[in-house]
Amino acid sequence: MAKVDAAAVTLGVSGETLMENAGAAVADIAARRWRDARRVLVLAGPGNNGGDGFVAARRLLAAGHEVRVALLGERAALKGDAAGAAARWDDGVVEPSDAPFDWAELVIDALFGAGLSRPLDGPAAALVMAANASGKPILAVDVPSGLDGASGRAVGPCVEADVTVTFIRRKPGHLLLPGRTLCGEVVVADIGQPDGALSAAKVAARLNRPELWRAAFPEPRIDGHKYSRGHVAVWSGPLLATGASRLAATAALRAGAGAVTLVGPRPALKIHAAHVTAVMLREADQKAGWAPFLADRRIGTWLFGPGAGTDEEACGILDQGFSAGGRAVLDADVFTIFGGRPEELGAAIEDGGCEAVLTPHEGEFARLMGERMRPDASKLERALAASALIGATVVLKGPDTVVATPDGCASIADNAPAFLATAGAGDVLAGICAGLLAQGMPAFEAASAAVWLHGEAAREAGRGMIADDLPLALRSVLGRLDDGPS
Ligand SMILES: NC(=O)C1=CN([C@@H]2O[C@H](COP(=O)(O)OP(=O)(O)OC[C@H]3O[C@@H](n4cnc5c(N)ncnc54)[C@H](O)[C@@H]3O)[C@@H](O)[C@H]2O)[C@@H](O)CC1
Ligand SMILES: [K+]
Repeated sequence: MAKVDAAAVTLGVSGETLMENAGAAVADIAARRWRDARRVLVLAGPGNNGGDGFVAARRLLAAGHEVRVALLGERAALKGDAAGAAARWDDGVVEPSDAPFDWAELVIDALFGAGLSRPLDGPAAALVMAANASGKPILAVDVPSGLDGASGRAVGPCVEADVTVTFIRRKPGHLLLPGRTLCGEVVVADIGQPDGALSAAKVAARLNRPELWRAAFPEPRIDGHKYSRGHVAVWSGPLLATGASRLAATAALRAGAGAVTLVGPRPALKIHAAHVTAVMLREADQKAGWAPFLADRRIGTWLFGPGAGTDEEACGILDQGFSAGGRAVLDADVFTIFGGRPEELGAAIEDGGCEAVLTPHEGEFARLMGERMRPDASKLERALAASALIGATVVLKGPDTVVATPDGCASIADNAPAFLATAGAGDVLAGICAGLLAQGMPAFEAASAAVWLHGEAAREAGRGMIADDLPLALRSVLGRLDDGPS
């Protein structure tokens, strides 16, 4: 954002104007969201975030509110645009220790924004803790103070906001946990930045919404047939572990793959046969495994991992997948098989000429990556680093699922309900992803769409849902996708 701000200035919009617009947006949202709040306490910090606070204070006062400003640091020490904004605040300021929380009906947190450079301590930490303890509604400017907007981390004390007003675009920290829960509702305000200013910055990640991938979403063609809509082969778990692969296979079919086949040993197929109808079954020869089946040229996509096991036989089947090439979704037991050996997983994918999507949750990710990640790396950075290292699209699952590609594209999802964290849900996600890949959707778009659809299907199924409910719930989600803007 510093680059965008600098570009805006070069393009003729001054920092002062940007700050005035930022403060105005804060004042406007404060007045609209808390109509009955007459007494507003602004907590202003030593940088430009504090400058936004002074602008908001002046505007709220002019609109008839009673306003007090508690300033962290010396008024004379303010610099640049913040000094200018403070100079246009005609009233005095109070010491942080005298901040009148009891008096206030609304607290505006303008202590620290993008310039936070270390965990809060001393008077800043005390002020943040007092704000949280006050029980008063808090409107945060840009990010709740104490939150790192790039990572979503709060190492020290952090404001717990009800609403956060940020400028121009969301930052990763508004979406990644715990940041998302500390922000409350996030409102994005334009501050009059010129059009060209945004191109000064590299986009770190995009919010996972249909707009991101809708144009690449497969549309069934009237002259198509089931094989032109893609055929997914799913490796079945053994006799007593068939559920996971069956969930994945069913989900792949619901996601629109033309055909899905569960491949595995006969005893396991007998269990599947009692459950599935549209999903096909194919026995894997004890010696030849599923290699002959994958060699069938109509099978472009295979899925391995859910319930697969980690024994020698499972490893052999996985190797056969790599050798077959094509598009692969790798989940669950793959991350145990390649635990601590991500480079070897990358080599296997590359040697096979596969295009792979990996779908680990945090535990599986840690198992796979071993000690390779910087301990302070954000979830976004970790997913991107793993993706680049392995040469595959990585779906790092959780309430803030990140999809990352080796060339640096990323999406962050925020639509999964808490109750989606349930047994088997991950298998369904892997299946949806395979179903979309089989239809030719590019990996980043397919993975991002799968994550979003999965979250929406859970919302659709509602509380009390189990993984078995998700594939069916996809029907209405997909139906709505057809109605919405493309
Ligand atoms: N032109 C711009 O750059 C614009 C910036 N805007 C606002 O400016 C903010 C960024 O301003 P700044 O870059 O000045 O940064 P901040 O205002 O977030 O904070 C920087 C100040 O805090 C101090 N500081 C950092 N971490 C600290 C800690 N842990 N304990 C104590 N002091 C600490 C720094 O020494 C510096 O004085 C944005 O978040 C946004 O609110 C908006 O006004 C829009 C325009
Ligand atoms: K803030």
